[in-house]
Amino acid sequence: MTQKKLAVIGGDGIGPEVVAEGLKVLEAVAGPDAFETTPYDLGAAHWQRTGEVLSDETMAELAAADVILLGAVGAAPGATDVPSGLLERGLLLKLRFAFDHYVNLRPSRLFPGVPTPLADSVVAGREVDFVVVREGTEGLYCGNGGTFRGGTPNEIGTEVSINTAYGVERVVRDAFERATRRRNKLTLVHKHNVLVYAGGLWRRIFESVAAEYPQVSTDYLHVDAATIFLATDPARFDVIVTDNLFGDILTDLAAAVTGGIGLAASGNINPTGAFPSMFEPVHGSAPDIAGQGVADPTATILSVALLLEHVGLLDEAARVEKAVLADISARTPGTKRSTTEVGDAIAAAV
Ligand SMILES: NC(=O)C1=CN([C@@H]2O[C@H](COP(=O)(O)OP(=O)(O)OC[C@H]3O[C@@H](n4cnc5c(N)ncnc54)[C@H](O)[C@@H]3O)[C@@H](O)[C@H]2O)C=CC1
Ligand SMILES: CC(C)CC(=O)C(=O)O
Ligand SMILES: [Mg+2]
Repeated sequence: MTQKKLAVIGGDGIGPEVVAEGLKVLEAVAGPDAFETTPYDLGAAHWQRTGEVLSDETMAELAAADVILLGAVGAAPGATDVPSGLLERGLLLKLRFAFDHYVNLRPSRLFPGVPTPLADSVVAGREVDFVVVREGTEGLYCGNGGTFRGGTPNEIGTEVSINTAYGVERVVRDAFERATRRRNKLTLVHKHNVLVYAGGLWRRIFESVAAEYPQVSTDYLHVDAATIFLATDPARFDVIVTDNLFGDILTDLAAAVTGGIGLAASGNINPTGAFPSMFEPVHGSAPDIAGQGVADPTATILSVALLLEHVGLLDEAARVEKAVLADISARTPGTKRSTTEVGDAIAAAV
């Protein structure tokens, strides 16, 4: 296989810590020459030093990569030295939008032996293994809003969700295709009882595409009810398709019920291949544990497995998954291992 160009953005907080372990496993499984790795120093510290979040020049370099691995960006939720949203919007969402990552793929699987808050009766004898296909380029994350009458008692803040027929149809089609490669079940999650315009568009497109996939059984849940079933009957799900914000929220919940946010992987995919896809853990920069060497790198390592699969290294991807599964099953509840210990163990096992 020809060498792939891999751009690496560690980012903020635990981002660089978990990415280091992801790269360790990548090299262990694929060898030192499979990827030409270029690190990019981006995030809060870079902005503080240079006043720049993401230059056009860096953007052009990233666009020329085959694939991107990202840790996380963003400051502590209460921080005042970095404006809220500066890095999330100016870096992370900029990459997702510019590289047209319209499929934000977030698999969730309850691995054997993993502690879960789910009741025994919910999981006993049932497999929890589903994937959320979250729309990644539209919805409420477009930045379509503003503040009016700022500084007055009558201030108004707006944030308008953008949903295009083009954008909804392509992600819904992707979800149907994925369902056919899995257990042929697809659930649309929205809130069309209240968000009648956006929800109505999603529903109509979903129903019209469904007619082309008679083998896929479909259902619909309002997002509030979906949270109930994620906690009480997650085994009912195979593929879920939903919008950008609902998908963001549902996948943190999905992570929490399937072993925790430290295990949740994701891919921001541009299925056309016109731009590099980007792989990252679902979690953020976790400022509360940054610098302590205790972050779980498993989510990043599983994101590396998704990356390998994306570039066609299927055997390597399967080996990473298998090594993670073995590592997770061998974990003793209550025993803590450092970030590097987990990375070392998985790298040794691949
Ligand atoms: N993709 C990205 O770059 C994302 C960035 N963020 C940003 O990250 C910052 C922190 O956001 P939060 O809302 O606190 O979410 P978060 O996901 O960073 O942390 C939530 C909780 O999960 C824990 N946690 C997260 N990853 C972990 C891991 N690998 N191992 C063990 N524990 C882990 C944290 O310690 C914290 O208690 C914010 O600036 C936010 O905007 C948040 C989500 C995604
Ligand atoms: C930080 C946000 C832009 C996104 C987020 O929380 C996510 O993609 O999971
Ligand atoms: Mg999130």
